[in-house]
Amino acid sequence: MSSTPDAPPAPGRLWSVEEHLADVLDALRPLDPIEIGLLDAQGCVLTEDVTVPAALPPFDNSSMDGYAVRTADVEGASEEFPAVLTVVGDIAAGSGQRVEVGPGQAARIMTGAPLPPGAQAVVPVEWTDGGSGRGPATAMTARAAAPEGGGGEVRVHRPVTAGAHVRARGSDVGAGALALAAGTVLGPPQIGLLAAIGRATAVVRPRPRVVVLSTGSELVPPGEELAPGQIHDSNSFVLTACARDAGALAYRVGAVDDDPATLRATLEDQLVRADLLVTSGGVSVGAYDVVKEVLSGFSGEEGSVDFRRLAMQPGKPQGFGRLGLDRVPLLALPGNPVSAYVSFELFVRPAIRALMGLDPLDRAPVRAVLDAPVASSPKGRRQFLRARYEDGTVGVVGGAGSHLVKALADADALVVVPEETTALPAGAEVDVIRLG
Ligand SMILES: Nc1nc2c(c(=O)[nH]1)N[C@H]1C(S)=C(S)[C@@H](COP(=O)(O)OP(=O)(O)OC[C@H]3O[C@@H](n4cnc5c(N)ncnc54)[C@H](O)[C@@H]3O)O[C@H]1N2
Ligand code: MOO
Repeated sequence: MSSTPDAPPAPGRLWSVEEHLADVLDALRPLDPIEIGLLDAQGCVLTEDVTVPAALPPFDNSSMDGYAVRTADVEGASEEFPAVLTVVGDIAAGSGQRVEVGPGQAARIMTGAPLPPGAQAVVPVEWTDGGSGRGPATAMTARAAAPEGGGGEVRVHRPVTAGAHVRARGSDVGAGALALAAGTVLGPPQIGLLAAIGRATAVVRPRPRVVVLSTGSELVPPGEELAPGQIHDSNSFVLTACARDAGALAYRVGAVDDDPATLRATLEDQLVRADLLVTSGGVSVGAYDVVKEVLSGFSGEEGSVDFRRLAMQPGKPQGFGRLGLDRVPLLALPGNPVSAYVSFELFVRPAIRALMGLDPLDRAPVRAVLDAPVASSPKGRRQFLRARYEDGTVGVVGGAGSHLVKALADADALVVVPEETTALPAGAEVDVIRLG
């Protein structure tokens, strides 16, 4: 998937996979940025530089449950000769109340609580008697069970140096520093950082709204009984799931009958909520292939869609164009279930990523060794065989038929058989596209 064609293929000639993909991507621009809530921004590209408004952490705080002390008071302390300090209070995380630690004093302090004035370090509770007078403690007693724990005396069994068990203000990141640069993809840690610095929203390229509609009068939604000649609509489900997986906000429209007026009306209805339309079925040469029939007739303000044949199997018949005044891109995929799926992965996934401002091609093929021969592959068409990949070896599952949804569900990869290759021996090295 590397070369970019200068001009579309001559009429009648098969388009290569690269030519079709380049035609689609050339027509797409990333969506305009919007400001959205952090969790809605997950997986999106940030379009602003975000700076840190206030230091993180915002104050010196304890990294351990223990006692805030003055280092001079615990110098030389040991279990045999503990430093005995007067406990002047409790400091819980979140408490704004500040006790001051004077000479000979300690404050019981919890992880995350602000270091009190006067103290220079924290002694973990395990290095003290926890105020019990009975040797090393393993934990503090819960405040509810022993409210007196914030008073009395504590025996400290080890010395600490200044700053021990203290997380200094700004030690994570300083005020004014760059938190995240424009162009960053917001994964969970980046969303966490934005929240930590107090940002509730981010300016990002939004997820494209992708409307998926399948076509075919034979289609019945899953859950309903089949009459003779009918089948369940699986494409609208797999394509909607694929669109979500690629990062889109996907809307599944139920199957549309093979009726030109219905299809036209449905497309017009759906245009208003779509950044990208995906259809399945109705693009080959049959008498009821209404997607091709209706969309081939579009012109002027309606937009236009070009139908072409690709040098690939499955996925030969494809349509691409733009609809309506807003020129919403539309990819018309073939109806055979495997063809629709493979076409999505090769063309629609990159299109969604391009609209999000992401690198369109995130799945560079890996090289793998075939575990068994491929007996035949159509000359002049790049074949994508369903397969399972493990540790550099790949095995084809099921046949080449583009109706084989069980084998597709068993697969986790596609073996790429080049256009001019008509058979491959076991042990041959092939390109593999890993799925999921
Ligand atoms: N004479 C020719 N016939 C066909 C050619 C050709 O070149 N000459 N190409 C074949 C190829 S390759 C493909 S791929 C298909 C594409 O056909 P369409 O895009 O027009 O798809 P349909 O005819 O609507 O459906 C094909 C097949 O898939 C089933 N289907 C459709 N939609 C769904 C769905 N949502 N869920 C499950 N299954 C679906 C449909 O029932 C058909 O069996 O054309 C070949 N024919
Ligand atoms: O090319 Mo069709 O997409 O083989 O089944």
